[in-house]
Amino acid sequence: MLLEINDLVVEVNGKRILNGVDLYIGKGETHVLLGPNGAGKSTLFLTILGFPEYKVVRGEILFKGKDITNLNTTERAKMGIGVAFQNPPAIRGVRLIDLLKIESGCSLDEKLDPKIYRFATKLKFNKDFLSRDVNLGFSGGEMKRSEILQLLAQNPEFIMLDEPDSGVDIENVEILAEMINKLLEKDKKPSKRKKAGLIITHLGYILNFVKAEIAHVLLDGKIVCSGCPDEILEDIRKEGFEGCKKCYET
Ligand SMILES: Nc1ncnc2c1ncn2[C@@H]1O[C@H](COP(=O)(O)OP(=O)(O)OP(=O)(O)O)[C@@H](O)[C@H]1O
Repeated sequence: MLLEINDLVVEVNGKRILNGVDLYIGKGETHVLLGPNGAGKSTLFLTILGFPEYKVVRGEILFKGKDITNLNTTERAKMGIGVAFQNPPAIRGVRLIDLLKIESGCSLDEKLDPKIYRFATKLKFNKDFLSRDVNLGFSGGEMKRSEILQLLAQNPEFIMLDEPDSGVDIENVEILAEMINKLLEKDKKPSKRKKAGLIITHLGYILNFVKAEIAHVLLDGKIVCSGCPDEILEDIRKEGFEGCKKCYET
């Protein structure tokens, strides 16, 4: 198992947000996290990343068999956990190219790996763009592509994507999806893949391009249903999350 979460209870500012989450993700798997606004999806991501304001009051998170519940975010990132944020912050004074160098493990006076330049070109970024401050004045689509480029530079084993397709036009979704498939090693046979992913999506559009094996529905901080993404999405489209709630309660 690459990621194992047992009975995770999390509070933010004294408010309970996650209420006993169990989640198991093996190498080669891509999982989807569905749930209404405010269910706790981003909270789960930020807790897996180890953001200090997300207090684990019960349960544990294991990554590659090691208990990481008390590790800080840098240690977790070094172990191979990466994320593309829904709304990443602008970082004035830090150029994207320098962040990419750090994320790919080289020093600022070294040249950026030509492979990362090739990924940047694929994602429609030129050298001038890479010299801009991170996310400062980036369009919504540029921000999403920049997040994926940073993940390609970091090359993590476990990849979390928070709504990678929201606000992205069709042409750019296809480019993003191609790079996400690369990150998740979808070109390899499942048994040969070393990576895994967890994708938050509201409408499931990205799943037309990035195949996922399992979807989970998070309601009020608890996973209430897991199964085939297409089937679960179809039910949600028909009956909304109210349908999930009723199904769970009966
Ligand atoms: N730092 C914080 N301080 C206070 N409340 C917070 C904080 N972070 C999250 N919350 C609350 O936790 C709840 C879950 O938020 P979260 O962002 O995890 O939901 P979500 O499922 O990702 O929602 P969405 O689909 O709208 O992005 C919300 O009620 C939110 O206001």
